[in-house]
Amino acid sequence: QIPTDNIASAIISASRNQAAKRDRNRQLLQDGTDRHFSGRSEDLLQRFHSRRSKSQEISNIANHVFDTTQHLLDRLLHCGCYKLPNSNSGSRDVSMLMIRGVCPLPTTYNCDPLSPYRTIDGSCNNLNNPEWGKSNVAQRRVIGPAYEPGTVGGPRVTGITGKPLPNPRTISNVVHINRNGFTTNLNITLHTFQMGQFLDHDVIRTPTETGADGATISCCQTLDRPECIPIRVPPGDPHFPDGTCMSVVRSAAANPGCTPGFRQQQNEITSYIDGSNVYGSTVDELNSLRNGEYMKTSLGNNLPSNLDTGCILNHPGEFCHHAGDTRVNTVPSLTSYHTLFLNEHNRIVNALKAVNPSWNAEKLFQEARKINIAQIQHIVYNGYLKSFLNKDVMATYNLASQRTGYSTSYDKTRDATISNDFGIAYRMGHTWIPSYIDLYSDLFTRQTGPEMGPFDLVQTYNNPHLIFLNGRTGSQGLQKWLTSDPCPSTDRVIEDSARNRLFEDSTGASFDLAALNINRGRDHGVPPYGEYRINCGLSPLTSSWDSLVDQNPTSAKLLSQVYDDPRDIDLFTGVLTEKWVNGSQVGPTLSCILGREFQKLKEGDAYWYERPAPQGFTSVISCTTVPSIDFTQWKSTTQTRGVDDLKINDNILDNID
Ligand code: HEM
Ligand SMILES: [Ca+2]
Repeated sequence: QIPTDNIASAIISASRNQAAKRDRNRQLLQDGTDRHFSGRSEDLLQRFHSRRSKSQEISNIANHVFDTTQHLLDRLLHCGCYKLPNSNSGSRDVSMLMIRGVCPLPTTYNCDPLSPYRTIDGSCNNLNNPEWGKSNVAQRRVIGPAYEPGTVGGPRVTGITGKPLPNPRTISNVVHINRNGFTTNLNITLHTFQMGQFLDHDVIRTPTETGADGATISCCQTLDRPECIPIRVPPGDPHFPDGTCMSVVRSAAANPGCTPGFRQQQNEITSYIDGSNVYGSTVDELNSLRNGEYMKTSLGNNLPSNLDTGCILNHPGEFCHHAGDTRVNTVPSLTSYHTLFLNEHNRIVNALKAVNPSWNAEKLFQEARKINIAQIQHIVYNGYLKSFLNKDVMATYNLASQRTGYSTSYDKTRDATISNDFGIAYRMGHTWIPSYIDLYSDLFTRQTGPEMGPFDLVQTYNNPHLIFLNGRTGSQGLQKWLTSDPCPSTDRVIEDSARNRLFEDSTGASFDLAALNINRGRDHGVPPYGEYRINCGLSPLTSSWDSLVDQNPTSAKLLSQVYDDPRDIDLFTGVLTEKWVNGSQVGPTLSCILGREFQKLKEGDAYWYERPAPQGFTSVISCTTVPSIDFTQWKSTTQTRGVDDLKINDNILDNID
């Protein structure tokens, strides 16, 4: 038991620190170090992560608790009288003191157990634990965090042998660089890429810290700022000039129990696959998007406008789009996916209206939303996941949809709250990001002429121009492109469009997405790759490079060039260097991490579309599964479509044994 006066003085010291931090942030905004959005690449990254003031509120409270914990740790750890609990469910005594001084009272929920419709914020899906899977709660952890030893939330900087961990950009330059030209995977279309990101934006959005008055925090000018985790570019970089630095802000903190414990991160959106990227994750968001039974549109059945999103507008009459997820403008092909499911909602409303003329707007809206979400879930589990997971993985984790009848797999003990490790590992989809983007004709062919593409993907980040082309039918052209062209192969390579030029601005400043992923894993205290191998029942890594049994020799060699010890390999880099499991396009650790997360998102969802209640769809009598693709035919048609700038290559790099 920690002495009460120790706790009280720790809380007071932490309050002083927090107040000083707020004052300093105000000062940094005034002196121009931190700045409001002006289209710089660092502004775009900050906007990508967060727009909600609620997240900063949660983070301020959590930071206060962590600061208090760090004081206690510094004072008491050396005497052995206090050990940090592995999860944030520490001693109630401490928690009560915290609540008095710092933490808000817990929210109470009045759940309606008979409601046939999901709540918008995901609460009350699990009646015993109404906050599971809800928006604005902490992410879960499969394995306890791995922060720098002796800290409650300091990013790992020291490797297992005591030497500093390699710089994320160095790892990216050695392991994730494209040395072999653009290789595509003839087995899957670009829909896997775009559905993958769209799905990601339904289940996780981790906010970052914001400066005073929501300003972008500048992380390269000031040293040792607690909100910062910059990536300093090593000398002699192939793309970034010497002395440059990527300004990366830490993810906003969370502390679910408001008790001493390690730093956690938040999820701003609902974890459930519930179309929150279409409908929003708060009632206010929904209200801004909905018009009676319909979802609001703009001219040409496009998404409504959002004057506050902060994207790049170079043409008169164009605007950024507004949708249930704030990242909608990241790339136009993602925007087109949002547009697709928005129009699907409105199409279903019209169809329901025709057969149920007595239904009011609320009933029409909710029923259409329910059907739209069911379709999204069906596409994910009956099509999307099958495009890269093999039959065994689909079976092991009970992922495939039923052929007939209802599913009985709901398990109320499964917490569908998104996991922190999944948020890092599922970035494997960044391997699918192409280097170009295009609008295809109604015949699914490349079009020629002015403003006809292919376009450099980099020019389209956060820029909605393509949506407005051809009389505002850009979304349709993009969908036809996604249907026609092959996806970059699932491997360790991240195209330069994202690895060198992510969110490039007019000054040429940009980010490296692979380095960001590695850096973010350390920011979140996500343990290294080897820990997940053990957790997944795979062979452990040792100090010997021979223990890398799931990497082929080329990948193992590259890893050994940057890491001092295999046990230091970061999760993102580890999973993307694995050889594919037979019949799938991911390795064993990724199969395990993705398999169990998608199982949780299915079996932990009371409103899962195949369940008889509470929403009650009619039982399936017989369902046609997705037919397999005739690759021979598809390959030849692709090649006659003039995709001549692609190097079609089905001997996919190193992930094949
Ligand atoms: C052009 C396409 C894409 C762009 C520009 C993009 C960009 C980004 C950026 C900037 C981040 C945050 C990086 C950081 O600061 O930590 C991120 C996170 C993430 N991305 Fe992507 N991404 C794309 C496609 C995808 C795809 C295809 C997938 C999956 C199939 C994916 C999955 C994720 C996940 C899971 C996260 C973490 C989300 C969170 O925790 O908030 N992304 N992406
Ligand atoms: Ca969701």
